[in-house]
Amino acid sequence: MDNFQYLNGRLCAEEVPVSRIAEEFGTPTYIYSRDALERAYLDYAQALEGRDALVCYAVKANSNIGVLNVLARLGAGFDIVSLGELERVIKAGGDPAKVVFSGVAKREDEMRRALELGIHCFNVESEAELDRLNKVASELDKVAAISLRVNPDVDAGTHPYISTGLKDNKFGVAIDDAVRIYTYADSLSHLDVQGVDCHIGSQLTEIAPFLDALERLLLLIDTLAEQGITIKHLDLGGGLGVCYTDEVPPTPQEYIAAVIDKLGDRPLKLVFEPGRSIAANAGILITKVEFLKCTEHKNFAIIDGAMNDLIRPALYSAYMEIIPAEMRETGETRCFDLVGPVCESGDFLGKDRELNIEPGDLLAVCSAGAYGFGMSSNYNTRNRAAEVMVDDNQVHLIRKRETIADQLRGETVLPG
Ligand SMILES: Cc1ncc(COP(=O)(O)O)c(C=O)c1O
Ligand SMILES: N[C@@H](CCCC[NH3+])C(=O)O
Repeated sequence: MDNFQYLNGRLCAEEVPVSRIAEEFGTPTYIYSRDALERAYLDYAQALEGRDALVCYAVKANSNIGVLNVLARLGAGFDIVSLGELERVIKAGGDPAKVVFSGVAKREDEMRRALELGIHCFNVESEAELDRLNKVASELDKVAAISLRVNPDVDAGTHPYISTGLKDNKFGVAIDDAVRIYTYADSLSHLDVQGVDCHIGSQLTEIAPFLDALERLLLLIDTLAEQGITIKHLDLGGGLGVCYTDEVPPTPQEYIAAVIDKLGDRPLKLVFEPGRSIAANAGILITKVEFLKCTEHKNFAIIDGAMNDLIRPALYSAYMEIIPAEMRETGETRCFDLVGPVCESGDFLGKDRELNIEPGDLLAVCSAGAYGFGMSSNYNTRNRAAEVMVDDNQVHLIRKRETIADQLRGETVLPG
């Protein structure tokens, strides 16, 4: 969170006090730092300099076109999982030739558009998907570059909801079936087998599971070579964790160095799909304290941000650091649960937090740049938050706060 620091007791996004942003744009609001996004992307790009490689930012982590555009300008590729994400990438000026398409249920129209735009590769997740893609490609008289998402059956050691590399996950094909399925893919006229892909989970804080997966994939690549199937690229997915509390995940440089070390002199193009490690610490969510509700049992700070704005605490019991936008010099520190206006007991952004706060104060939820706005909803018919990007001392609104009219657009009552 280097780009969100206190200056004279006021929390700033780059050079701008967040209280000024709240005044202008209201709350809750997501604030992103352009510099933080750029530096996080460049950590990957620079560690791969001199190699044939592609860093495909995982759009799902934060899909605002302002965010995508910052990365596209640096030459980033993109990992997408839907037609909507593809259209966002194009609108943001991304290069379709640097797009990889993941996801277990790609529709025909999604495949068609991706083929027409000439994306880099489809990460295919099942045999049935191979057939569908082959059919769509043949109808367009095109050949689709593919890799198979292989499930290496390693334990990523992360939250079960965000662990994806075990046998019983819905993603990818089991590594034991991979040779057979690759052989089948190779026999299909409108597919071109290019790569091997895996993604074992998110918020990994150790290198070991990545290397375990890599080892299994390299064995697979060797077996495929013996069968006459040459793999040109290796996509290791995303998954590198960030520090939310006291985790010390490997840096992208450390991670990539370990991967390159294991690869030795194999002539494989490397593809990565980082999401969280690029966007999480490039963003905060600011929210205002509406009321304090203190009893002898419990103190609640009722804030205007809620689970519909940021669902990670409610969904994964994720801990997100929450800090005041301005330090108070007087008053007392008390222990609060920070709860939103949504009618659910699970509507909290933080529990048992020691804070010196009063109604009207602003709070910042840290490391909220990834899986924050993108997972937000209109539950309780709440308008989704505004999003702004700070660039040195400039503040750009990159998504207007939603209005009730926006929400009601498209709805209608029965006739008569
Ligand atoms: C296929 C795929 N690639 C990349 C990512 C991005 O992961 P992360 O945000 O953990 O880097 C995900 C999400 O976990 C994913 O499912
Ligand atoms: N949305 C999750 C991560 C899942 C990643 C999607 N493959 C989170 O907030 O931690």
